[in-house]
Amino acid sequence: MSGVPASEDATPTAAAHPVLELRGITVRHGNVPALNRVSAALPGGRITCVLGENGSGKSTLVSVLSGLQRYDEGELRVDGVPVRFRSARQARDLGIATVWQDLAVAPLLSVWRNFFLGVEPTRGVWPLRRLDIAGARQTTVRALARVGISGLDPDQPASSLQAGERQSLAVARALHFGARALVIDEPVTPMTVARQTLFGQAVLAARAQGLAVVVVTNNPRYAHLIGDRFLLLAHGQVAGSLTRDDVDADDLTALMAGGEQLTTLTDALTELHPELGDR
Ligand SMILES: Nc1ncnc2c1ncn2[C@@H]1O[C@H](COP(=O)(O)OP(=O)(O)OP(=O)(O)O)[C@@H](O)[C@H]1O
Repeated sequence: MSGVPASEDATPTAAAHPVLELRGITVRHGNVPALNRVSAALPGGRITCVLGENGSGKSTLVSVLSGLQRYDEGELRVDGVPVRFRSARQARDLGIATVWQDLAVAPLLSVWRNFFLGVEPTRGVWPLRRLDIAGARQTTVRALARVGISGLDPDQPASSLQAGERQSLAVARALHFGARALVIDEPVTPMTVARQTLFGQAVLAARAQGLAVVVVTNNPRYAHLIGDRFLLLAHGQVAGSLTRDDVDADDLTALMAGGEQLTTLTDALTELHPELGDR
């Protein structure tokens, strides 16, 4: 897998508006803000990695982008147009595809059936309309090839897919059905280097197609390998917004490690001196 990002000039969508934009998004759970006035532009043809330690708000950000989480303040824009999702379906219909951490497939169904789940292609006219199985198989194989997976039998059960392959299947699906943004919550299942490479290929394929790719991770080395831009979250706030030109992998690692140390220090101090937490 190549870790070299496309040059800035190669942006397929150097449009006036980023594909996705957060403006001052705040999400509160009771009095505690999970996200606190978060602003970020997520442009097409770029991989933006969202980094932050546990509890920094990464999952909440994914939920906002995918239409699952309402926000209390702020604005979400798609192509510069303010939107207010009331369901995950609305986000999907606007071309925002999410690859969840614990991505589910229907295990007993074949790979191609999973690919087309809910959108099965048909041939002929009702009442003669029937599932175009040969076409569906062929499309699945082609779509998988686009994200770097070859030699997979479309008839094999989805349960036989490994971590990484499932995620790649989800990316292939998003590309095939015309997604414009891809939001990926880093898989929790440990992947072998080979699977990670495979999934990385799928992510790079999505960038090459001009999608705005958002990868949520707490692995700064992996982020630096694939990312063009880095959004650092700490305590629900943007702690840094950097590009590949600003930082190397060591800088990112140090920033993350620094964040963890700072949190440990903050927690220890506020336990001893509760008044510090009110400032
Ligand atoms: N439904 C909820 N009710 C109350 N508090 C919540 C809820 N969801 C999240 N939080 C809190 O909001 C903050 C941000 O959580 P979030 O899950 O977005 O962080 P994260 O960076 O994704 O963490 P992790 O890496 O552990 O998943 C945390 O302090 C968390 O405890």
